[in-house]
Amino acid sequence: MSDLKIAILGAGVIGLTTGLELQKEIKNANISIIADKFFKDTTSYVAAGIFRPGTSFCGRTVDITQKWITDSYYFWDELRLTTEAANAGVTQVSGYIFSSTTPSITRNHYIEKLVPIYRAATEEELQLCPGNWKYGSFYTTVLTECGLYLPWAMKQFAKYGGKFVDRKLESFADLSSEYDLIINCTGLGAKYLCNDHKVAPIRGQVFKVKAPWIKTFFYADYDTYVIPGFNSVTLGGCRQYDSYNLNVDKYDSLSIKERCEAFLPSLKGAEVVGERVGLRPHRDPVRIEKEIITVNGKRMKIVHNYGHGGYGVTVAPGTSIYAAKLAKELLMGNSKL
Ligand SMILES: Cc1cc2nc3c(=O)[nH]c(=O)nc-3n(C[C@H](O)[C@H](O)[C@H](O)COP(=O)(O)OP(=O)(O)OC[C@H]3O[C@@H](n4cnc5c(N)ncnc54)[C@H](O)[C@@H]3O)c2cc1C
Repeated sequence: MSDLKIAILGAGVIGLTTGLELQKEIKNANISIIADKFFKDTTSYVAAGIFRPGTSFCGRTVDITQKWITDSYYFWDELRLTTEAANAGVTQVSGYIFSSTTPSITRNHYIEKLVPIYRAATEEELQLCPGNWKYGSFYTTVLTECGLYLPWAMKQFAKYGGKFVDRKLESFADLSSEYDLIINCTGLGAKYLCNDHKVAPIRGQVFKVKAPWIKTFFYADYDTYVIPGFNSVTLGGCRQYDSYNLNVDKYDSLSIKERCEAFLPSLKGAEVVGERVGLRPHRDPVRIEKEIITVNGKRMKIVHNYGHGGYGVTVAPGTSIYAAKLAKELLMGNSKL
């Protein structure tokens, strides 16, 4: 080990994936992940984990955004083909997106040439579920279940010498003299840590049910979705901008249940194994960039990697690869590297 010290702030899917990428990019550094919430207490744990970048997701340019998405897809798909896939919670899934009103639902310029199958739904397929479905697409993609991926990534990070610190930071000044570089993967926490008013929560709520007969994912109008995972099926959902409510809302529960069961009647009576709420850390554009700040007369090197909104699991690898490269650039010239 060199005496180069790096802190990654955040232990959600972004912080952990950045940790793994940084271990590949910068050998022999002392890397710690510092966070006040781990595993089940993170937003990442709530995600259904489907690889589906929204067409509104964006970085600074279309080209860089497409690169992050492409790198991410290959990262997940390659992991899926290893013997670690089940431990890491990565699998392949296929399914439908239907809409009664929105023709553009059939296209997703980010992934239609990336995933193995992406096509318009046939007339017959539009009749699969009750409802007046006029438009739709069918595609095959990957799914990463964070209930499995987060502990797997923590174990991998520790295996290669990474350390974890349970600590809440009030400001970057808390760390100023301890680390050569900080990577900020604090999601919604960046709103306060960076005083960044572009960051806002988009609240989501889901059911987890036992319904092993559901093998295909479905999306429909009003943020309705049914997504089979490893141990349960996720039923959603909602997108409530600027809501900080982390409690299960009974009216959301009723609405989600009614919409999902109307869409897929076979879900009626499925055993409910949990209800979860998460605040998607939205920022337009997502912030992945270098910054050097001065704190108490000392220069601090920071790479920001936050604001992935509803697509953090999807793009965690690509954005983390990019953040790790920026970290290396910032450390160029550091004699400890
Ligand atoms: C209902 C729902 C469904 C979703 N489904 C999908 C999906 O299917 N596909 C997809 O790609 N995405 C999905 N998402 C989005 C995804 O969950 C997020 O984009 C992702 O979890 C963001 O990860 P993160 O690591 O940035 O944030 P988090 O998981 O919230 O982690 C933030 C970390 O930063 C730490 N932190 C913050 N502030 C501080 C501080 N001051 N001091 C110390 N530590 C701090 C926290 O403790 C935590 O460890 C969904 C989200 C929700 C809510």
